Amino acid sequence: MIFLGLGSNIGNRKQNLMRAIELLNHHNDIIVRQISSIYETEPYGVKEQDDFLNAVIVVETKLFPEELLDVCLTIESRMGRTRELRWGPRVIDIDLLSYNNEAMHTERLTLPHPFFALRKFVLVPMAEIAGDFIVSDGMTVKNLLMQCPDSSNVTLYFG
Ligand SMILES: Nc1ncnc2c1ncn2[C@@H]1O[C@H](COP(=O)(O)OP(=O)(O)OP(=O)(O)O)[C@@H](O)[C@H]1O
Ligand SMILES: Nc1nc2c(c(=O)[nH]1)N=C(CO)CN2
Repeated sequence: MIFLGLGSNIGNRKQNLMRAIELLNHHNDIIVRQISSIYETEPYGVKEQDDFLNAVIVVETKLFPEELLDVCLTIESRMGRTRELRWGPRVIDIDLLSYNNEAMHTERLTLPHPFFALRKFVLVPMAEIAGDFIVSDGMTVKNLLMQCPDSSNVTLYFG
């Protein structure tokens, strides 16, 4: 399974997430298979910024990981994202969380995403759609969430 994490904390956050999902699904080589609920989440890392909306989706694609990354980066820039502060505010962020559990490390791409197991804003939506999915060493997404040291607030968003 291929998981993407989406986040936004600038502008119409929900519309930004929906637009990114629509653009991904419109790509000829990508099918969006599952979409989690949207969660409102406290900023992780750099705290002095507005709350995020986050979601996780499952996609099906024959694109290689770096090709999929390129599509994500292109969508980010089409949506007006400029490269700013690391862990700072953004219109849209699309992360490759896991690509069929493959491990790789290049200058441009690390898989699985290096921090996903430490972030509740990723694990809560991921557990909603694939809680029993085994990530590594027999650990499921639910297991990771139970062990996750992140105590920040993650709540379902009804806006
Ligand atoms: N698994 C991955 N998913 C997305 N980008 C990745 C991944 N691994 C490495 N990168 C690289 O990270 C670069 C910077 O990403 P970005 O600006 O979104 O970082 P960030 O969101 O501030 O921090 P973080 O990566 O901790 O979420 C991307 O241009 C990409 O080349
Ligand atoms: N809650 C939350 N915090 C973040 C997020 C995010 O998507 N959600 N993205 C960041 C940049 O990687 C930094 N901090």
